[in-house]
Amino acid sequence: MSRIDRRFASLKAAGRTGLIPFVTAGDPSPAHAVALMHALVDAGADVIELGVPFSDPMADGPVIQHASERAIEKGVGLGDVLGWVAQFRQRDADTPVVLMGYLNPLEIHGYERFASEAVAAGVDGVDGVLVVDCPLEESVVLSPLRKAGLQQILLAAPTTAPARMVQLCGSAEGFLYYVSFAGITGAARLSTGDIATRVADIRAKSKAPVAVGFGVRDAQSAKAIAGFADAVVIGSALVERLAGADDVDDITARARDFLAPIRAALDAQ
Ligand SMILES: O=P(O)(O)OC[C@@H](O)[C@@H](O)c1c[nH]c2ccccc12
Repeated sequence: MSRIDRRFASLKAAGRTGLIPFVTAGDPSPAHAVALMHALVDAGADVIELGVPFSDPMADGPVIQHASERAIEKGVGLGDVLGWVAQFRQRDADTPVVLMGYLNPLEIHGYERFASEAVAAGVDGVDGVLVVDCPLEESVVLSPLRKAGLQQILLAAPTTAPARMVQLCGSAEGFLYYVSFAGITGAARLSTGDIATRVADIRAKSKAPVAVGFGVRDAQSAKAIAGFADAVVIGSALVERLAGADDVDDITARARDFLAPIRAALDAQ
């Protein structure tokens, strides 16, 4: 059983909804990237989604785009991100880490090299990858990653056609990420009724846990999703809250203050 599978199994056993915060690696401060990961866990994160900075993040809205730009300006690359996961693993062997990113940086780094470095990063290091621009048909390029034990997190959206949904549901591993609306990250447009229907459809087709993201910004929206999802993902609103902080106490406090009410709302389900 992978670390992601174990985490979702224990959430289920405890009747809890998972909280998956997304941060762009190296933002707001490369020096405190590892401290931020620990702060997310202390504030109740069940899985960490770590974005690999990329210059052309076409699925991302302005908030995450700018976070990526800031990290790139500070020289953050894939090698740094893997190093931070290795450091994180020295103190946290339980929290799954999923790297979110685009194919280009992986291709430049080399898939084989990435795969071996990702798992060498301490006790199994990275657990999964969510490669936004790598459809199932092309995911053969990721086979070195899969061979190294990394799970590929697949994305489904409201625009996913029924036949394709069946395919995605059959191939899902770790968890299936249901994107709540067709668009870019950070937009505030959440229609929970539609999402519930789609998630129920996915559940009928797949054994994988379902995480819902895009447009979740606060305790209220997280709670609305929690009624039918195994986990909620929160990105832009958190990235926005962290922006501009540069001392470690400020970063840690902002992460905690932002996530605490969300964690509490999920636990009050
Ligand atoms: O920012 P939002 O609306 O809270 O959505 C989560 C999201 O940030 C994170 O999961 C993510 C960041 N970039 C992505 C690109 C595609 C899919 C998902 C993502």
